[in-house]
Amino acid sequence: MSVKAAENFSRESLEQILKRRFFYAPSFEIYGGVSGLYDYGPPGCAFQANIIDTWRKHFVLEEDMLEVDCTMLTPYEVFKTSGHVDKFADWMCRDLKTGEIFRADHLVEEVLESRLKGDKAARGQAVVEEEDDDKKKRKKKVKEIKNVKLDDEVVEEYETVLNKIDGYSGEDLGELIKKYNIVNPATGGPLEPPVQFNLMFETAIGPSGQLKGYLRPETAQGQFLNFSKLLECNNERMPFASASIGKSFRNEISPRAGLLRVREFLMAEIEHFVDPEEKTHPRFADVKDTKLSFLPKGVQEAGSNELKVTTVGDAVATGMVDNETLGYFIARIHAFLLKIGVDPARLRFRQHMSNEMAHYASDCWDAELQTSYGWIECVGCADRSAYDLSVHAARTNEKLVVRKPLPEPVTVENFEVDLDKKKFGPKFRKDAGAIQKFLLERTQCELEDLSKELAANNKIAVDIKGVGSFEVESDLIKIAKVQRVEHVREFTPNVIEPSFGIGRIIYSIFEHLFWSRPEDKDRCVLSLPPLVAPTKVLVVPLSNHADLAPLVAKITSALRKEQVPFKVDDSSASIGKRYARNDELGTPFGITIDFETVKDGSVTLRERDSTKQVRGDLADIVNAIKEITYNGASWAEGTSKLAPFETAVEES
Ligand SMILES: Nc1ncnc2c1ncn2[C@@H]1O[C@H](COP(=O)(O)OP(=O)(O)OP(=O)(O)O)[C@@H](O)[C@H]1O
Repeated sequence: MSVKAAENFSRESLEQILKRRFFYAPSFEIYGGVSGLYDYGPPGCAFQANIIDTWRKHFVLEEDMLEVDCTMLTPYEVFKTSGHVDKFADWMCRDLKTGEIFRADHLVEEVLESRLKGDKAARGQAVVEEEDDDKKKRKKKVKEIKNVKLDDEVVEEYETVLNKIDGYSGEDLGELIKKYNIVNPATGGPLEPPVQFNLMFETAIGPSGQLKGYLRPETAQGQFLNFSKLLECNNERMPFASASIGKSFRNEISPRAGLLRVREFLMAEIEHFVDPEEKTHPRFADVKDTKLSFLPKGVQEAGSNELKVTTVGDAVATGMVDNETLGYFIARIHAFLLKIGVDPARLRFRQHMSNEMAHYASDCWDAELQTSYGWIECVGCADRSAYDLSVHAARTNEKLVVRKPLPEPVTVENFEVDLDKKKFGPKFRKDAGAIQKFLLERTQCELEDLSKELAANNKIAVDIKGVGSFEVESDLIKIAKVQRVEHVREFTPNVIEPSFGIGRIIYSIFEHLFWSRPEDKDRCVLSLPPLVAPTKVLVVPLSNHADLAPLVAKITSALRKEQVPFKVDDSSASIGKRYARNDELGTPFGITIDFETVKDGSVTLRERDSTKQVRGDLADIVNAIKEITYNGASWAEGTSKLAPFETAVEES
């Protein structure tokens, strides 16, 4: 299908159509709406369901993943352990006078971008100013946007800051705000230094209010907590992946840009559990020649955004991408995004910079899609190492490990602790359990030190935070090196996590596939791929003549039988108008019923993008639709046995 998007793209007309056709709309609109909350209407719902269906087939089915559906309500302890309670936060700054709150990195970004635009205008260069509803409202009040020419060095400095914007800490942002004299853009008033704001929605579970909980901000934790059961489902075999699709919640400081930053959204996440010593992937050879656009961290840290176009094989071989499994998923994400309509020229994989990446992660790449709002992270793909399973195991004392038989038994020598438990109880009473636990959890290095201390003093000193200080004498404890023959290796798997935000992908696809016909700019088309288009066929009787009605029933029953989603438009509007309405809805095919149909049962099939038509028997037409929609045939392949049809019916 030909796509003429981008060149003459107008966000305003796209947004109008998405609203008019009810792809999605603000929730609680008649109550005034709530920022960052959206409802999907019928075409939006069907589009989302088709994307999810494709995701399941592309990942869960193709890779034998184990899908789980875990609760959104999560107790405090889980997110305390995962680090979300302490660290899942963004930086915000407040205007004390007006009470307005800004997300610090977004504010710096917006102000510097607007100054750069002002500079361009002052230099007489063209500036593209897209208008969305949010922006129009804000712009009325904003004093910041002035056409002021900047020094060349300042322009360069601003561009460097913008390229590194995702990597700044709160302190860095505070300094940038001071350095560039950034104030409340609407009032010119000063701002407080940035402070952290936790993005999780807090709640209480149960009537007592005692059990504190959160609405999950990602689906991942449920998958980690069920690790042992999933490993058992997989017959204890590694590697394997779990997957989950469900709503997540984030109390974003400033929701904006429609579906791109919302407070409740659908995520599809994969946790691929892998042996840390074996991050190769058995199917890497299938994807190694895929050419992708990479934006490596070194390039960004040098203040540039120049892409490196190379194969996934090369990216892994040179160490740019940390390992084969991560490379494999990057290529599979790419294939999935293309399948559902993403424009490959507007997709890049951006590596997290060192100061942006979580401390435990060993590598992280975001699939970013270019939109009129800039490059947007739509899929994160991180190697999270053994972090999640390790912290949950430590907190719960559950062993979240894999036991792998060794090809040859090996002899290992380790320090071991031998406690005389009968004497421990009477000696330490209520503290006995805590002291035993403390001693049994020591690392090999710590045990070596303790064995030396025991040999020298005939006792060891034990300090346990929150419990007390104790002395354990040598009649209660022995620490010595012991040799054992091991037949299995026990390890905590590493996790590679591709994490998809479905709403962001949906909106970006709309932008990538929206265009207007050159002969009439008001005739807009959404070139959604047939596989994911909400409705596949529009059935259009040429007129309301009574002879055509039974044929509509016959055709719709044939489509229903074949489970091809369709809509009938038997309104009195012209054929051209009816097709135009459905071009906006992204419906790829139209079946026209005319008076020839009454005579010989033949119908015409119209293709949305080219408006080409073919004619044939109903059964052949339905077959062509199915081949193109579900089996990946092109229009030419799918309709090769049908006769081309020159229509006298006006398109416009
Ligand atoms: N507020 C949001 N609205 C819509 N989608 C979101 C939102 N936050 C995250 N996502 C989606 O979930 C995916 C995985 O979440 P992740 O935690 O990696 O995002 P993030 O790095 O916090 O995103 P950002 O930096 O843009 O806030 C993202 O790639 C994105 O598609």
